[in-house]
Amino acid sequence: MRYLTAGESHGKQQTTIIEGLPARMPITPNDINDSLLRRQKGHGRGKRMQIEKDLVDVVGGVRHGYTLGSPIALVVHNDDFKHWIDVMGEDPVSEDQNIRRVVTRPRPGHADLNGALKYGHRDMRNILERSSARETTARVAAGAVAKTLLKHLDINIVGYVKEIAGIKAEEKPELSIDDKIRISEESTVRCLDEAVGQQMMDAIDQAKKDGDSIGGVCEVAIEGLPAGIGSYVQYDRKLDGRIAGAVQSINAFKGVEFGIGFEAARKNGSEVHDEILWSEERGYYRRTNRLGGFEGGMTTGMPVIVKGVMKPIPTLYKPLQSVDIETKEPFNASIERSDSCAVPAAAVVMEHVVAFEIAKAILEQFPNDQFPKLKETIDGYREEIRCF
Ligand SMILES: Cc1cc2nc3c(=O)[nH]c(=O)nc-3n(C[C@H](O)[C@H](O)[C@H](O)COP(=O)(O)O)c2cc1C
Ligand SMILES: C=C(O[C@@H]1CC(C(=O)O)=C[C@@H](OP(=O)(O)O)[C@H]1O)C(=O)O
Repeated sequence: MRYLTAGESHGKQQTTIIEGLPARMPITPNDINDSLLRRQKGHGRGKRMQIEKDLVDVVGGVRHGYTLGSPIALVVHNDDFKHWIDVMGEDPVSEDQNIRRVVTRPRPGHADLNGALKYGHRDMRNILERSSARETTARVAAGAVAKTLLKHLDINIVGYVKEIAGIKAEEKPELSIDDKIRISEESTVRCLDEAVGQQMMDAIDQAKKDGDSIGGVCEVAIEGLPAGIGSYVQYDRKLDGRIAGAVQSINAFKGVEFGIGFEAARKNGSEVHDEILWSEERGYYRRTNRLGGFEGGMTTGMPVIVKGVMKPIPTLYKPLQSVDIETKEPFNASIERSDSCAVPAAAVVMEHVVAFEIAKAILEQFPNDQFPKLKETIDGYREEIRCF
């Protein structure tokens, strides 16, 4: 299974095409819309999110509530496009008409300058339109389809916020995955601890007042995955590696950890590795889950726990110095609108990009053109490894 996205931030629409999904899998637009609406919400977002109301138009690959086995095509319209028709239209415009709107002032931390140097665009709007995290709408749409497949296979996945600007939420081992899913849906800051979440929201409000931005850490948990998904036999079949790549590819993400992650460097082996136990009911399982559900690029059958680090948003009301590419003069940028913190929204994006990688690995390992047969195969595999 693979997907591609297309679309500019202030253009007509975001488009997603997914190929490789089996036929006869139940799916409705609501499965996708729930995810899209969750991505839009989250404390710290700017005025753009008040304009957009992301709803999917399923334009291919689904009929009467079931996948057909053909490519799935999804469209989400940009409601903001109506304010940008003269800037984003596809008809050629003269230099005179365009000159007032040309973007020549790159923002430190965004794709503007490197993209201009690479593609030779002297109007950096040609860069920022596509490098904008508006594109994560299309990725979440793809991930929502993958999540639907996982849900039908009894695999649950949820993303939430662990840390914002150094304010950390402690582990909550008493929460079930269903509790986490409910809290992640209801909380506007997506923190599993309400009191810590309030502190995070205060920090976001303060950053906004200061004209600054803040980052944080998102975590994704997956339960219900059988052991042995992924492979050790080639570097590009290691599922933890693929997940890490997908998380790192989210706009503004700067690092990925599984389980105790970087902490492993400071511990002895006896404090890191997860001892193996066996019971009739569970088959093989682990006393602990410090490695976050992966050994040798394959799942261990324990919950997968992955964290992603998001840097603070680069567009700042408090300007940073940069250089105008036309005049070569320094300037201090002033901006019209931006998110001050998108970590709660990014937790939803992360959940969906991870869901896609997992669904893709499952379909690679158990290829099947028909969803009901895939489900039977997975159930059989679960029983096989329980009795192994
Ligand atoms: C959900 C989400 C919302 C974002 N909102 C903004 C924003 O309002 N302004 C901004 O400058 N960057 C925003 N970003 C981050 C930029 O898109 C990102 O920093 C940029 O594409 C450069 O990529 P890099 O940071 O990965 O190097 C957002 C990222 C995400 C995931
Ligand atoms: C539009 C979305 O996020 C945008 C991501 C983004 C950026 O530079 O990455 C900049 C902002 O857009 P604008 O410049 O139009 O205010 C965010 O709102 C979205 O998440 O749907």
